[in-house]
Amino acid sequence: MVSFETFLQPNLSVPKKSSGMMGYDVPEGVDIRGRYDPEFYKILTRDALQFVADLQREFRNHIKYAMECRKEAKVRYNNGGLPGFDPATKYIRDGEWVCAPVPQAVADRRVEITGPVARKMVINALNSGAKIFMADFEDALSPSWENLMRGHVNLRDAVNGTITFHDQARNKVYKLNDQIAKLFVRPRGWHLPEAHIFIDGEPVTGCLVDFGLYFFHNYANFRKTQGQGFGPFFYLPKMEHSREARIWNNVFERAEKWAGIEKGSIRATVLIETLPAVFQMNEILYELRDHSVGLNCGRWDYIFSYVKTFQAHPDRLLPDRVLVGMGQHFMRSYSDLLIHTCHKRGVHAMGGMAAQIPIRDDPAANEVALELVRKDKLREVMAGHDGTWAAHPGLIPACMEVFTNNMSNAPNQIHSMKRQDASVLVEEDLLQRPRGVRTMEGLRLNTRVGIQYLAAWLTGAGSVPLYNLMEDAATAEISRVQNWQWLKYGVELDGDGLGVKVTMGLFGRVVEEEMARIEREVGKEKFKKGMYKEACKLFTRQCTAPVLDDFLTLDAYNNIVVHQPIGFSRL
Ligand SMILES: CC(=O)SCCNC(=O)CCNC(=O)[C@H](O)C(C)(C)COP(=O)(O)OP(=O)(O)OC[C@H]1O[C@@H](n2cnc3c(N)ncnc32)[C@H](O)[C@@H]1OP(=O)(O)O
Ligand SMILES: O=CC(=O)O
Ligand SMILES: [Mg+2]
Repeated sequence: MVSFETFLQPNLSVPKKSSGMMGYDVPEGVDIRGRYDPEFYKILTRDALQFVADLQREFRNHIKYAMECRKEAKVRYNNGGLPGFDPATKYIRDGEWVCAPVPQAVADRRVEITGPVARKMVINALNSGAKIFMADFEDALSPSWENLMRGHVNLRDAVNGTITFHDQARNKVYKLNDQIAKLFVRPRGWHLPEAHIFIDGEPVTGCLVDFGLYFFHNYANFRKTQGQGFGPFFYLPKMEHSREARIWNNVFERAEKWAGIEKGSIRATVLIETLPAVFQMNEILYELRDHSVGLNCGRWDYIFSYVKTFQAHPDRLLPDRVLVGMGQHFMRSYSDLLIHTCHKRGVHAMGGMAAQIPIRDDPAANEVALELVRKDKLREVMAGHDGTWAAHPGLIPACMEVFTNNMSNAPNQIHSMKRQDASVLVEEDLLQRPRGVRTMEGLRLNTRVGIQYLAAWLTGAGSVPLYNLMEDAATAEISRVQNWQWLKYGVELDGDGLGVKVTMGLFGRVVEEEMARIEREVGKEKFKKGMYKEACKLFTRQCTAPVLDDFLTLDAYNNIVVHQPIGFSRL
């Protein structure tokens, strides 16, 4: 029987090219519901789709199980439990194993630029002078069908070396320099579906599409031109447990076998950006020991995860977002233990992202921002990190200088900075409550940043400059969950000295006033044309939900799914 939903969302995939109709040539059980485009057709080939479908079929139950385990862990934390080291895997933490040697091609990772997979950004990032470019399908990308598919076209052309871009307005042509950064690709997290591709009647797992299509089209060229026989290289986000790393390891082995390349060719750096994962760093490296090139301090998602993990612990509320920096004991402990763990296992310990970006129209403010970045990078290199992230090409020289001047001409500090002192860090260090005050301005800033970020995301921009800082999905999550937490527990804004409590009434007024401020700041015309009202509705709903949503972007995703020829999918 044909369901009403099917009637609303016609399945447009045309299985046979020979039918003469325009459509994708899909293998059995695969259904493309995204727009047809001749360029996308070259990415969504029958063989590439078969490769993705095989991955989905082999791993979907493992992924579902891992997501169920996340839910179980959440129930434990919500019942008062704390994350901690697992006694069952003590033998891994205490063992004397190391990861496979780091390939020469990625030994030096002093500065890595990150950015979405938009065409001009890809060229600029590869030309930026950074050692690595992390091309992002995750925090920095709004995963619309257009963004994703164009992203794959862009990466294919980048790996081929043929990528160009003509900026018509400025009559400027972009192309690759002779010397370019090495490419890493960050697929989405395990939790996100890709609703434009169905396999056996279900939306496929988003990260298997991101990984699968990129690997399928690029592994051979990449290994020849960039990886010196290794690769492709990946960043893996938002994992909570080593069982999730084991799935990635199995995906890599499956892909290597399919391609007929040696086990250990693919390499990946895992972001430690959830609180539960900090207790699993050895275990994660162990699972990926043939494929690892280190761990990275994904500080923004980590802060988000601290709130999420402790959503039912009113004794662990965050102070203002701007006060939760790397100087907080729990954050410093996380970075120190990550460095110790990585270097003990012979791989890179990467630093994270300072949110400052260049401020073009105010040289004094620009210098202050640059100084903050330098300070953050100095802390990282002195602590023992082997490299760091930059959000903008304008920050690369400063970051490079700090790392180069403090690493004694070596490509990394893996063997020189063991940080044995960090081996004594215990659970209390990693969970210590952040210190600081809560203010009305903190509540206001969360609200206007959260709404403006979502408004951009809904119109296709996954990373944006707001108030001279880089904002992306991870930083916006902090704004959302912090508002939710303050509302849920009716916290007192103790930094203002007025004893004001956060209530629904207060929040409602703040939302109205901040919307008015946004309108003044962006101008009436842009405000009317933009998605600010929709963003406000979504953000407000999430901040006031009785039960905290796991991810801002899961809910928001329903608004950017466009099935052909019309209509929206609701998952
Ligand atoms: C928490 C995390 O996950 S962090 C990692 C994910 N987040 C990111 O990757 C954010 C990356 N950064 C960005 O997206 C951008 O820098 C933004 C949105 C913050 C600011 O971008 P813009 O407003 O375009 O910056 P601005 O106007 O100063 O850009 C100047 C030039 O630098 C380029 N540029 C800026 N950032 C980048 C970047 N990350 N990569 C490549 N090029 C960049 C712009 O394309 C522009 O190029 P052009 O002069 O040829 O036109
Ligand atoms: O992905 C990085 C983060 O800080 O989050
Ligand atoms: Mg992140």
